[in-house]
Amino acid sequence: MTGYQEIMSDPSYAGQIVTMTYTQIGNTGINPEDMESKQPWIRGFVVKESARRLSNWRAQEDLDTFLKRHKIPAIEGIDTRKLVAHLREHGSMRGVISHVEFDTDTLVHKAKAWPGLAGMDLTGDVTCDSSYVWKQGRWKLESGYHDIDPGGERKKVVVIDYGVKRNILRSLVQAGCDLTVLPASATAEEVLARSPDGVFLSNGPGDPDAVKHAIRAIAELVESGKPLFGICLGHQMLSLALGAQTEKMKFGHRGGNHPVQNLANGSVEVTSQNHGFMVREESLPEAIEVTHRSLFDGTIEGIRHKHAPVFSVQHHPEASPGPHDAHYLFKQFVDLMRG
Ligand SMILES: NC(=O)CC[C@H](N)C(=O)O
Repeated sequence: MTGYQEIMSDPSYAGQIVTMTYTQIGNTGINPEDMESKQPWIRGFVVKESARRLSNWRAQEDLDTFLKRHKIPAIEGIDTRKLVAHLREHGSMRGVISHVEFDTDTLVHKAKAWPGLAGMDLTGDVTCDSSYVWKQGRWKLESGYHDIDPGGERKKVVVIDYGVKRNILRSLVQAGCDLTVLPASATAEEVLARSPDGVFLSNGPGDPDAVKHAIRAIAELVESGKPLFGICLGHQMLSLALGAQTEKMKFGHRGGNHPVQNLANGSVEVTSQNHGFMVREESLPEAIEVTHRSLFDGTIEGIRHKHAPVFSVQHHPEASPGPHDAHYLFKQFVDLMRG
């Protein structure tokens, strides 16, 4: 019911049409604080019913106006649960939304002509233009968002922005990091020139295996011995840099209710997820240990290097659609830099 704004503005969704299963979307409207980046990145939006009336004290705009303002095609009146059951059965597939062309054969042809996400590097489309410093911490009911006073012992972290979500930056700041964000094209040399205590590899859109320059840079960063933490695309590209392989899933993991087991202590964390690619377990080199596993389909949700200060997760510990079970991972990164 909530979270649609964070989904639309998550750069990892670039190039994708998103369909929601909750029956009515738009009830809490749109507000500037909930944007996960500067703009929505989805290519299309499918809902059962768009809320005609919004009701939330933070709302400044309704969903319809927001989508029109950003020129994002959307459609309502679709039986979205039936559509999702179809995708679950047959796998995620290309789609088309049209308000000008109504000939089905032509539309199917158009959808098929799209090359698909496999092999696509979209990080260059969504990353920042130049480096910047980020100081904002997590949202508080009394004060909203504000910059955190950098007192106490803080760790210097370079974030490589492959399409970073703002709440990841906020979570790192809150955990005790001073952040410099670099564009996706950053080389290992450029990162190390900032003498960071650690490097964070962000989430992002497209096929991890297509982002060759980043995989190269990450491999060099592992060599350098700096602590590394990766989320989602960052996790996939780190795995590739360590010698593993990735593949496109039949259908991805999306939404805010995925149970993941922490294999170190057996506990189950309810996590947010958004990925359509995954790391192939059979391809993991000896030096890599699986730390987290999906209880839905058994796929890898986290890894760590046995001999280097390097770890990553496939899910989104920064997301807060309810459970905060995985927030501890940001502290774990800071502890790794301290250790
Ligand atoms: N959220 C992400 O970083 C997504 C990673 C990658 N683009 C995938 O779909 O699997």
